[in-house]
Amino acid sequence: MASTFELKWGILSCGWMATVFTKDLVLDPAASRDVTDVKHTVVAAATSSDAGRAEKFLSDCGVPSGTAKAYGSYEELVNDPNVDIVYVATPHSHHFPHALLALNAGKHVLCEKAFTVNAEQARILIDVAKQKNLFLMEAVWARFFPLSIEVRNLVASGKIGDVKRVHADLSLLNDVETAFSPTHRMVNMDLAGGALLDLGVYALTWVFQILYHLDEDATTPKVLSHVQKYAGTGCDETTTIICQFPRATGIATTSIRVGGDVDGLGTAGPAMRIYGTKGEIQVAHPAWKPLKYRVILPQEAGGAGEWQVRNMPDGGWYWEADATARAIRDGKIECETMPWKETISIMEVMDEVRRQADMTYPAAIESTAH
Ligand SMILES: NC(=O)C1=CN([C@@H]2O[C@H](COP(=O)(O)OP(=O)(O)OC[C@H]3O[C@@H](n4cnc5c(N)ncnc54)[C@H](OP(=O)(O)O)[C@@H]3O)[C@@H](O)[C@H]2O)C=CC1
Ligand SMILES: O=C1OC[C@@H](O)[C@H](O)[C@H]1O
Repeated sequence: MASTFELKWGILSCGWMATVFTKDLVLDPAASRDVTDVKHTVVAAATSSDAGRAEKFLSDCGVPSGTAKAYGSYEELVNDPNVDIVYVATPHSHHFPHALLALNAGKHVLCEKAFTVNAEQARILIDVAKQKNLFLMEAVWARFFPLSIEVRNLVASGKIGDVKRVHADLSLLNDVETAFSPTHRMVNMDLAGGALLDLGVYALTWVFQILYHLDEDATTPKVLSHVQKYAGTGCDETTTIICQFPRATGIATTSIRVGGDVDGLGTAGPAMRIYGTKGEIQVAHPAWKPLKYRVILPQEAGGAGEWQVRNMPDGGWYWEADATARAIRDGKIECETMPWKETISIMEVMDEVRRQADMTYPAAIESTAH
């Protein structure tokens, strides 16, 4: 029987996202998802300043007592010789310095979305990973779901003909003024807040994982965009992006003010629509974790298919963790499901949207000094 590859994780920061990701890491891969070739061990976690909070985090996440170190600084975490890979789960504004810290300490890195604040920061991280021969990936979990793979395969099979247009939305109904204090990471410009980097990146993911792959020598699409700003902080609130690829058009929309699924029942219809010359694929809201899709063909070719439901127990972040482990096991420093070129291209699109809207983040977080 083939051996199981073990990947030892260090968790950098102990907030909401770090918690749900770590809870997925401690699940038994065989029992939770029938995976036996890789497994994950959480060997350390750190908060920025309080080892006691890291200790509580480990316990809350179900990491067996005494099996992981708790640190009160990120420096200690990245220098722990037992850690193979560092998972970065701080706000977008801090991904660049924290991923760099881990790479410079010789650790592989899985870094939350949005990968960085701007494309130049992404290029620098990738250059460092290449120089040091270390794995580096943007943690876009939505790409790794079985549902996403099925949809990409259906498109590649020609089932809906040549794809000419993709419309993808991730919009969440909020009374922004009361939902988020001005310091909250969703709206705080010091933390690269706003719809674009937090939610828009998912809409762009659906556009890109279909349209960027229609051409072998894909480059960043031309962009036409419009941004409505949140008066409270100046971040983007409702943003529309038209991406012009050589043979197709992507329309990505996002909002933290209006909703794409207002009643939570799907009444609004699918959040993602992939339009081909022979049919359409619809994928249900939310773009970050859709649980069903269907194919619609003309009546004479079969009409509308049943919704294909792909429920995901627990979080579902384990799929990207498994892909990370397999890549590292196989000596790869880049994962083909979330290639560096595509991360940079999506960052370039978001840079261009901000340029067109005259929207910059504070210089301290746009910085590329390293
Ligand atoms: N893939 C997914 O499904 C999701 C991804 N995310 C991504 O995860 C990241 C973190 O999101 P989330 O967990 O909600 O964020 P939190 O607001 O919970 O913050 C995460 C951690 O970042 C550190 N932090 C918080 N505020 C600041 C600050 N002002 N300055 C410096 N560090 C700070 C803290 O680290 P410490 O504990 O060390 O003090 C905190 O625990 C974001 O990039 C987000 O886009 C978020 C939700 C879902
Ligand atoms: O990635 C995310 O998915 C869930 C959202 O609530 C969150 O804001 C975002 O960061």
